[in-house]
Amino acid sequence: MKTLLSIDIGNSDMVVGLWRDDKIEFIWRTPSSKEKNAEAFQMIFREWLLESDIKISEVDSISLSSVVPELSDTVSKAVKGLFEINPLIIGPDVYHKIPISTERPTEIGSDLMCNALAAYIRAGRKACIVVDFGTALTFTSVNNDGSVAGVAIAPGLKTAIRALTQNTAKLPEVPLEMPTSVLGKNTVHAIQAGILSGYTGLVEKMVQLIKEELKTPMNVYATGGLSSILSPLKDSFDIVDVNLTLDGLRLMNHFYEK
Ligand SMILES: Nc1ncnc2c1ncn2[C@@H]1O[C@H](COP(=O)(O)OP(=O)(O)O)[C@@H](O)[C@H]1O
Ligand SMILES: CC(C)(COP(=O)(O)O)[C@@H](O)C(=O)NCCC(=O)O
Ligand SMILES: [K+]
Repeated sequence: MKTLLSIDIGNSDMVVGLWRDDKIEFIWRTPSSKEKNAEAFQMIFREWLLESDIKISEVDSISLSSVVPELSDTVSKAVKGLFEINPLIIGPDVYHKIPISTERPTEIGSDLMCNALAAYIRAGRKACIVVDFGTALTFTSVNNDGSVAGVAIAPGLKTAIRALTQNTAKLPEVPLEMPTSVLGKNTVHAIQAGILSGYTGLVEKMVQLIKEELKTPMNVYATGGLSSILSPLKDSFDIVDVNLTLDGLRLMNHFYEK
């Protein structure tokens, strides 16, 4: 049995999964705050392991994706020190080992490459789309041959609401709840209608346009912390899996070591 730690540093949270072979056993989450140093991250890892009754020596390998450059070295240093393992840092040096290819390896987020890999394998190496509801709302499309067809990026749900609050005098931050009507009768409902109902349409339209442009059947997968908020979309996705990026990290390690 092999124990792997997969670390996904996103713009909101660092999410860590502990895998035993291909089963995820623990998932931990902490804010991606740039104020934390390596020692602070080590403390967090120690606490997670302690509460889950895992020994440091049980971990065999680590894979790490970061789309927050300020945290990449800090977390890498933290895990090297704590586990005495060199993490596999997901980036262009790894991509030639996996069944996913991309024309601009330095530009695409490593989390999106993890998403693409996990989705492509689940789709039985067929064309697919991953919709990631994170800080950003991203659409990553993969062709039948495993090449990334393209990415679309929009503000994530919380990011869109925050942008409204920050750029207006009178709009409050509202809960991410689907309204029952698009005719808001108060400010909170009006914002919920514009963002949540509006984004439902955005996602449907994007998936439709991608399929029209690529002219091939595509499975559609949803991931990201906010992937279940837009409830009318649940039948639009073949799978909703908040751990898809972590699965991609596990697969990155699998293909790299093969
Ligand atoms: N299990 C969860 N419980 C509560 N909030 C969550 C959970 N997962 C994610 N979120 C929230 O969803 C948002 C997006 O998270 P995530 O997909 O991890 O974004 P990113 O990858 O950009 O860091 C964040 O605001 C996060 O706090
Ligand atoms: C698009 C992203 C901001 C998404 O990050 P997240 O929402 O997961 O925090 C990230 O993948 C990124 O910085 N990408 C680089 C640009 C690109 O992928 O084309
Ligand atoms: K993410």
